[in-house]
Amino acid sequence: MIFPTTFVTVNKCGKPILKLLLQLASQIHDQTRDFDLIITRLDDLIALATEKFYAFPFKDVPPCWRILFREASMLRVSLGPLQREEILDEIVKTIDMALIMTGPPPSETGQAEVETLFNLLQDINDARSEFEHEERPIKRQKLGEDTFPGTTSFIPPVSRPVPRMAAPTFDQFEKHMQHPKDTNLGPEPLIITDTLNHWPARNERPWNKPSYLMSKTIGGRRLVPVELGRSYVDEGWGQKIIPFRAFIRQYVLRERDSTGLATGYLAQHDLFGQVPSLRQDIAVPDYCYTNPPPPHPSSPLAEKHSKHLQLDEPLLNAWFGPAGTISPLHVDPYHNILAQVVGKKYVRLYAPRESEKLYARGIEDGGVDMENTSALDIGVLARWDGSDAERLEAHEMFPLFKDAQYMDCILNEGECLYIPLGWWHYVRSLSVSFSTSFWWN
Ligand SMILES: O=C(O)CCC(=O)C(=O)O
Ligand SMILES: [Fe+2]
Repeated sequence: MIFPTTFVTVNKCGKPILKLLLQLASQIHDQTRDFDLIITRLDDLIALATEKFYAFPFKDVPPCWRILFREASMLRVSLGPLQREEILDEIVKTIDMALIMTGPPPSETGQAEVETLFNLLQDINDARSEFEHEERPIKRQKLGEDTFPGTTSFIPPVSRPVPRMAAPTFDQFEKHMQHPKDTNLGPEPLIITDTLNHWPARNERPWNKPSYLMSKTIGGRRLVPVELGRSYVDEGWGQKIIPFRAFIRQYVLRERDSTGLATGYLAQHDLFGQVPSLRQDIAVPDYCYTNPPPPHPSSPLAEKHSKHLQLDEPLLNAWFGPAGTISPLHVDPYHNILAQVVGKKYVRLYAPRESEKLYARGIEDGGVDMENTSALDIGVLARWDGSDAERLEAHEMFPLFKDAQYMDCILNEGECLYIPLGWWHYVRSLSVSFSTSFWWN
């Protein structure tokens, strides 16, 4: 079904395009339709919309082309017989591409339709796996028992540890935020232990098993956006959208044929909006419903934050990747509970009042706003990465950095880190790692 708001938007692509879309939509249920011709025409529309994704920076792609892409893709999948393997691949790919490029359908009915369709595809996949299970029991059993390798990479020393507290109550946590030790500093970071023990993701729905994650993503067919390269500020950094199965095999498990591949990181992605069954494996910590104090005045994002970006509900993101992923030093306009579900990470944190010494990037070539990201490479400055020459050069370029005070920690599996709004953070995974962040304000 096509909604009236869709007409209005798609009309901006041009009347003939809207007319063609409506014609195709009406022919779908017509028994005498020319199946191949409808498919060809829908593919034409999808190709036309796809061109626009390359013609503009992603955020500037006009809504009419995004909506055209989504509607044509949805019609395209509603035509397919769902039983054949390659068709299953193709359908999942088409809808996921539309979801990732254009966001979830705007109406609740639209969202419910997409969810029903994915549930159906999941059932078809599960029925097939059952059959394969009878055919090839050994292989399946082996996969089911595997967990991600526990190997860790180099572990940076911790010099100014973030304090730990075991499962504080809501009131204790609110007190930590509202009444900091140093009132000039505002709330400080805190590691919260023992609150994730009952999450299904750490028990009967284990995120540390590749086979479990595959089973929830239609056999690993669901598409995910992956950041490629050491860190998003490095040259040659890029992004691609690939099936979850390929991401796990090539970038997380680094199975054969993966040598030479860059580090891949499924970073800051609303995986739980996209795959609701994974959302059921976790819970928003109660701490995200406490009332935070107003932002610290020296926070670069304080002003921005107080005017815009008010959230009604916590914002969830998935961060999943191998050892060695790096999120460069940056600051977010939210308070954050970063929950470590699988593996461990090193995190270094700088208070808002250190901002002057951290060299925010500002607006870069091409108008990209990098105000929330530091020009510093903590790995190089701390001697963990790069050469001595690079480190000396960095210290020369950023002379104030040596006086910046920080806190740091190893965030272990099952722990949460509270990152107060305005605190700069650098995050480095030390093993295969799956974290979820909960941003709120
Ligand atoms: O875990 C990471 O790599 C970065 C997490 C982060 O920056 C955040 O949750 O705001
Ligand atoms: Fe962040």
